[in-house]
Amino acid sequence: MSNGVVMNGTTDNSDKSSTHSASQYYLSTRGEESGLSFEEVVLKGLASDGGLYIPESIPDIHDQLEQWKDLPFAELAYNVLSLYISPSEIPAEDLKDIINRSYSTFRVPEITPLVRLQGNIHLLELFHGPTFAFKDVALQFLGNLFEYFLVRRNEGKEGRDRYHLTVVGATSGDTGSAAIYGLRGKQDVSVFMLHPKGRVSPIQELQMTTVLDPNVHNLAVTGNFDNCQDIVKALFADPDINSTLKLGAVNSINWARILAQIVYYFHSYFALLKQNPDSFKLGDKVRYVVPTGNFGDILAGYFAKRMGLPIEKLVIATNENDILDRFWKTGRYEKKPAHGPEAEGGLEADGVKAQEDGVKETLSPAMDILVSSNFERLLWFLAYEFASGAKMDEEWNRKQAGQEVSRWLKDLKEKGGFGPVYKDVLEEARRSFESERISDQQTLDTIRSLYRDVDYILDPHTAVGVEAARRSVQRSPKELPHISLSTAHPAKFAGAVTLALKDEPNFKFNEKVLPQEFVGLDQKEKRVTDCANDWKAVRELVKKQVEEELKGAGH
Ligand SMILES: Cc1ncc(COP(=O)(O)O)c(C=O)c1O
Ligand SMILES: N[C@@H](CCOP(=O)(O)O)C(=O)O
Repeated sequence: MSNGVVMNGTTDNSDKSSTHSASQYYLSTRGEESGLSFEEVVLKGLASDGGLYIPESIPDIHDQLEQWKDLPFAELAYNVLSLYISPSEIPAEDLKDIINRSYSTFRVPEITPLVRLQGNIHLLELFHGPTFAFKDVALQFLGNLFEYFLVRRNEGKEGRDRYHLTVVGATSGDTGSAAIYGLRGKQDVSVFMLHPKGRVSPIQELQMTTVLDPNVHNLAVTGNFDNCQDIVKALFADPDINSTLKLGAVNSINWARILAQIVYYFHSYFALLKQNPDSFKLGDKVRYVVPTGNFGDILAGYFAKRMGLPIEKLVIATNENDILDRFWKTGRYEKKPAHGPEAEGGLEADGVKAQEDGVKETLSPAMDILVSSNFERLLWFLAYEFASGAKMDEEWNRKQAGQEVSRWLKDLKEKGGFGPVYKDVLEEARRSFESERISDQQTLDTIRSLYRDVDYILDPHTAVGVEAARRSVQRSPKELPHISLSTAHPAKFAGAVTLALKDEPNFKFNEKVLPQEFVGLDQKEKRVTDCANDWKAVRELVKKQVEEELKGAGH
């Protein structure tokens, strides 16, 4: 197999430098682009055909597990990342420096520590970065990466000749603050973060809107997260803004986001090994459970699995916005559920409000997403595997995969869904993944029971994962360890945590949960611009603002 899994060797990309291996070139999931370098895909973010970039092959690291197992986080990160970034693009010493700087802002030396939660369930704590969510792991790296490319491109250049990056991103709360933290004050970058007005938590909103650096702009959009994501994609697809501004992506449509997230799957596997020397050996399988919205975090796990990390299965944990769960159960990917929340006992039963647009407001708002953008990357691999069954050549397989993905995505856009997909495609998806859907009531119950049983306070997204892990443990062999990803600090979601624990004796949010860093945030000055759910209006706003910034910088 080629793109499915593989090889450390070089490809026949004869027009490019032979210092690149196959996994260091990139293609678009819609089939119109291939042979791109890492720098090209990081700066472009989204492919011109609307697709997402993936590496042309996945390196096989089975032989390297033994050598990697004792490495500290930053060194492990270098080993993983350098498989996908040619040293002719970023020399080894520079890449190490970018990585070290990116993780120097984390509050714990392990960067992403693993703790045993209960029984065979371990929690991978991903919230020890500057903005207290898993997004920091990739976005502190991406911020430094952008800076590295811009400094290099702008050497000796002045005024309008300088490459000025206009980052536009959509956030349901966490990507926004992590991206803003990673890019605030950086030269030659303007940042525009779109969030759904009133649908992010108060702390998340404050984390974003109290950053007053002149290059940071928060836009509160009347609508939901999908509307924000659609506006971002419309801007990328627009030739007008593309010719005047160079757009950059911080969402997980940007390949660098997925890449950086692969590292903690390896790191946590090795941590499990060290913590359980008697019961867990190198090569033993583990199950990962991932609270899922845009499918970026779990897709990084899929890459780790295909590279050779012994992952038995990846469990998708969704909230009541369950398009992914429905796909794994039915083979249909449809925005509109076949059944409404009423079917489960009524809207008020668990406090979920169904919106006219189909997205429900839940207690885990960062996952209130209807269309998971990274699912397209998985679809490409599923279509590729299916095409490979015809035993044609590599070029044919890739062409078929690109065409199939384009067809599915066209139906999603025009008809609101696609499927059922072929039986073999669904079976392939089920070989690597299982899925669970967790209601708000179950989320609250999980937060409460973990607090009572082991005195651990989960954020609501992590609770969705932990409840899915508990279900998975019930149907798995006793000895199979589960690593459940803890994606945010509970203090970011005070409302849900307080709702779950308010009647518990001795529970005081400010004493038990609130970190010093959040104290006084609400007293700070804020800057945010309201805007309509209208991509053309956003386009004009972005153009005007960037022009002012360039003039202000004397360009
Ligand atoms: C706290 C939290 N948990 C889980 C998720 C879901 O991750 P993904 O979108 O990568 O599936 C998000 C947002 O993306 C998040 O902010
Ligand atoms: N939950 C996310 C939504 C954006 O997802 P991304 O991973 O594609 O950036 C958020 O917190 O903003």
